[in-house]
Amino acid sequence: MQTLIHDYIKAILPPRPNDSHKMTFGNVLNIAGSINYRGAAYLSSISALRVGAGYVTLASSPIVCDSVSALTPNVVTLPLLISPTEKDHILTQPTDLLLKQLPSTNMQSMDVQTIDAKAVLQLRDKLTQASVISIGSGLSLGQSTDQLSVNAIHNSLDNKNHSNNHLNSLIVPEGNRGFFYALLREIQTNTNPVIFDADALNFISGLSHASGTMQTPIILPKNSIITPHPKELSRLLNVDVSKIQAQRVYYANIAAKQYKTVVVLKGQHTVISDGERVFINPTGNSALAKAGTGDVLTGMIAGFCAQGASPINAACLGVYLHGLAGDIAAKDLSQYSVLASDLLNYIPQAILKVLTL
Ligand SMILES: NC(=O)C1=CN([C@@H]2O[C@H](COP(=O)(O)OP(=O)(O)OC[C@H]3O[C@@H](n4cnc5c(N)ncnc54)[C@H](O)[C@@H]3O)[C@@H](O)[C@H]2O)[C@@H](O)CC1
Ligand SMILES: Nc1ncnc2c1ncn2[C@@H]1O[C@H](COP(=O)(O)OP(=O)(O)O)[C@@H](O)[C@H]1O
Repeated sequence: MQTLIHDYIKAILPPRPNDSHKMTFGNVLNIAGSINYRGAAYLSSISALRVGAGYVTLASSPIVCDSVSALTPNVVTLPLLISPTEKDHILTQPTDLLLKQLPSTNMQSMDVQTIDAKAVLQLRDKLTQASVISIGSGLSLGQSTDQLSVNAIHNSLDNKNHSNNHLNSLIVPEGNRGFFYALLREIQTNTNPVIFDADALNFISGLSHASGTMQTPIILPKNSIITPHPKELSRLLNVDVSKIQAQRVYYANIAAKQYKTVVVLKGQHTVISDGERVFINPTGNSALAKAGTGDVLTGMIAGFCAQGASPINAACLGVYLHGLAGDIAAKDLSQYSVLASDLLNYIPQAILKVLTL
């Protein structure tokens, strides 16, 4: 077990050769955001650029892509195919008509701009060409309770040869879940790094439980990273949060071995494990306990992967510098007042601090 230190982080920072162009520093495919979580798509995309990625493409529903484009000119967007639903139709009606319908309309279930499972076909080339894929920040997966047979998704895709047959018999709810399931199948044999965050992790937990295969969980792509907070790890391992918090290193290791992945168990003193090596992060403070900071972290890890860092090194770089950015930001703004979006502006100072010490 090793505590991360400045010198180590400096040593593993990816080089920045002069003889370079944007693709030298990799392209991130960020599949993130949904109608209520557009901020997550923004934060996870910009943070990847802030740590040095050459190119970031945000793939999401058209409304998320439009919102992010309105906020920044720096992110390339790829609007994905959406499933037309009656609920979408409701929202496009004139307000007075909508109000008349409200008594019979469940606002909670308004599932607008759900990404269609066939959007995976739109992404197929990009999924193999990207230097790194990040999936899940704000990609809401729990909006619909409709049921959809996985075979229906399977049949709607063309006849790519898929492994992992036990996934075929599962029933998964519709909504972005259908899209995510199709995506997971598509990337199973990928060798470029894939980072799973937030709702992607909750979906993977659901699959593991549904298939009754907690001992032989679903197969993640070879070079994957998962970034659970304690509650998300609790769902993945089916272990109480209190137990996880009492033995953070132990459970991060268990998850790394079980899912054959690099695990970033977030929280004070984030634990990073690949099942053999374990790193503990000393940076960060309560300023980071604010909505959206996890999305910033995912983007930072993706940005370092894009520049060629190994998954474990990218995780160490992202976690350490994310915490350091929070420490510097708190000195200027107080631990009370730092916003996730402020953190983006303190990443440069964190990198400079590591470079100059
Ligand atoms: N601006 C945005 O668009 C934001 C989008 N976000 C996205 O929102 C989605 C859902 O995030 P939510 O925050 O609603 O759901 P979470 O899964 O983060 O939280 C759900 C439950 O987990 C518990 N929990 C969270 N962190 C914990 C910890 N460290 N220890 C113990 N229990 C913990 C919470 O108390 C809550 O009961 C994610 O996809 C995320 O990426 C959030 O990051 C917030 C900001
Ligand atoms: N008290 C704390 N000290 C240090 N880091 C913290 C603290 N609270 C939260 N963090 C960090 O902030 C981030 C929160 O991520 P997450 O829980 O996914 O939030 P969100 O989903 O709102 O973005 C993680 O990187 C976590 O390690």
